[in-house]
Amino acid sequence: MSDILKQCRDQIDAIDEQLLSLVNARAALAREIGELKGEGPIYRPEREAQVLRRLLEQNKGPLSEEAVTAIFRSVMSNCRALERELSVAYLGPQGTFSEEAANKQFGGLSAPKPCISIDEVFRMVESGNADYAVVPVENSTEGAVGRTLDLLTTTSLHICGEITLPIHHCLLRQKDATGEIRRIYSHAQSLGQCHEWLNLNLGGIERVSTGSNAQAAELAARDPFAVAIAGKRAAEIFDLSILAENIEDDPRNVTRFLVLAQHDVAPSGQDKTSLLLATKNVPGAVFNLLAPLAEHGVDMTEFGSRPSKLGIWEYVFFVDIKGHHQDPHVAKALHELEQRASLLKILGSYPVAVI
Ligand SMILES: C=C(O[C@@H]1C=C(C(=O)O)C=C[C@H]1O)C(=O)O
Repeated sequence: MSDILKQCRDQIDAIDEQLLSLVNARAALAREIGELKGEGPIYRPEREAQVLRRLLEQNKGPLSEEAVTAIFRSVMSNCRALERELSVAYLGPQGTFSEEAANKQFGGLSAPKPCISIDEVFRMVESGNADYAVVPVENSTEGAVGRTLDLLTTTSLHICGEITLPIHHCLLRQKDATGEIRRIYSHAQSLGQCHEWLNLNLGGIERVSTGSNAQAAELAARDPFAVAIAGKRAAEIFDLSILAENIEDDPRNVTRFLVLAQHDVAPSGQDKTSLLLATKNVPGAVFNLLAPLAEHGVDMTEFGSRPSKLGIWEYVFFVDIKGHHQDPHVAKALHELEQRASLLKILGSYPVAVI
């Protein structure tokens, strides 16, 4: 070994010793905080967002922002686990993008609860069988996830976080299969996100929609005439070969997920609030309904509608605004909005996703 290599490794060993005692000192403090919190929630998304934002401001590299957040999310996850283990429900099985999103947000999952449907994910937390739920809410190519929006209208859960996850799809197949391809399995959302690529490369082959991408990979692993569209992680889990990578039509393809819990979240300084609104079906109603937002300088970041299911051509509106419902200008705007709306439900205020 060259002298320089040895010197560098000796320095790394010395730094590792310092890191070890520092992370243990941090963990001891987190455990103490856990005792101070008593019966309150262990997981504080607003505090974790503040920790990450502060570190990103100070980061001088060479580690990237993604690397720094991944490292510190894992550190916080391990500190949190000393307070109490948290269970997280998401759309399974193993290998889904929901699992990846949950992993990203919580810095690893100590008690994962994969569920067979989005309905089941909500139910797990509503019934107290899991602490948190992670559900997809919209994709940049395919738009809203209708089932999640419908369940948000009736749930008692609060949105306590958002996660943005870049989505890259692969075409997967059994490792030794060579014959013709007769079927393409994937979740309907993913088939939509790869629509153009499929028309161009596998046009005319039957597309079969499945409950999740991971389920598609599992089916393809048993069927020599099938391929699946899923992520790289599913290829590893089901031992499939990757025939093509990044087959999504838009390379910026990203899915936004929500974190749901039975508790509310305090302001982090950079928050979003999601609202469910309804109004009478008369000319100018939506314009009038939203006027208090403009009057109090509240930015609207998202506006979507969904059939209300109470009458034909009746809609409810999903609106995201900047700020926390406790911020004074937001509180004023919401108070006025409530006077005008036939329905106002604050779905939750939560920290804006940290990369
Ligand atoms: C230590 C705490 O508990 C948890 C762990 C955190 C951390 O490791 O920094 C931050 C917030 C909480 O999710 C705390 O509330 O400060």
